[in-house]
Amino acid sequence: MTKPAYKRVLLKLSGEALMGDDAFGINRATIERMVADVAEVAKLGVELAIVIGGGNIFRGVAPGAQGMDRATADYMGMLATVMNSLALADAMRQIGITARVMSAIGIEQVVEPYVRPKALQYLEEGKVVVFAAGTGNPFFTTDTAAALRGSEIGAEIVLKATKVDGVYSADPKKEAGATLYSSITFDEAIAKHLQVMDATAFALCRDQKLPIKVFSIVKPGALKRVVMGEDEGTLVHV
Ligand SMILES: Nc1ncnc2c1ncn2[C@@H]1O[C@H](COP(=O)(O)OP(=O)(O)OP(=O)(O)O)[C@@H](O)[C@H]1O
Ligand SMILES: O=c1ccn([C@@H]2O[C@H](COP(=O)(O)O)[C@@H](O)[C@H]2O)c(=O)[nH]1
Repeated sequence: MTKPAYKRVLLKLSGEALMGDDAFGINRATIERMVADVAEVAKLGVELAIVIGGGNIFRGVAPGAQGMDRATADYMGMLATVMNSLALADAMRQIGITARVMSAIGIEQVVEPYVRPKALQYLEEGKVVVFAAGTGNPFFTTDTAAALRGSEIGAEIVLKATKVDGVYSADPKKEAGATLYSSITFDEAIAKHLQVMDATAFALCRDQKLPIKVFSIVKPGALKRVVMGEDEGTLVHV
């Protein structure tokens, strides 16, 4: 059997995609399907760390946060990612995958704190590690958390699993004529202000020479194809 292309990856899962067709929150069938995709890859022996977004619950920059102190709203967003992380780990447990949630903000009665050597130990033991609460700092996003944790754990690639199937010349949800890149450099993505990920995340990955693959979490089997090194999504590289 062909081997996976990577030994250790950082998977960034879209929080917004967790809603499925609902207007808000976590859609049961959707999380079960996402977790089945994750399990398929974990069973290949790939060491898997996950960062999940919070857009299905709260974002500091959402219209619903207007009038709030930005840092307070961002802390609410980080707490939203803790809820998603707990739901994800629980869904994994139900299908026999051992996962550990580690939080960047202290809420020890709920989840253990992020301690890098411990995270590395879990990965070496074959457990899936879910990094909750983003970077632990306001004014950032979970994309930046994915770039940061990916760099810290020595991941070979950041896999951004989102609602679109790659990086386009413009937001494909707004511009019908937008074209899909099969690959693009970090500098080009930043210079063209492509909003699929924030510039901080792109810049950190560029500086650490950590490539990113952007692909659809909605497309069946896409995660496995990416991990097997098959042609899928867009590669963002130095
Ligand atoms: N040039 C572009 N190419 C592809 N997608 C783009 C582009 N510009 C904007 N987008 C939008 O970026 C979105 C993905 O980024 P976003 O950070 O909003 O979502 P996410 O990471 O999937 O969700 P969450 O923050 O909840 O985890 C896509 O759904 C797409 O509509
Ligand atoms: O490091 C971080 C990560 C996240 N936030 C806040 O959480 C929400 C949800 O994260 P998304 O990446 O948008 O899914 C984000 O909008 C921020 O408000 C943060 O402050 N710091």
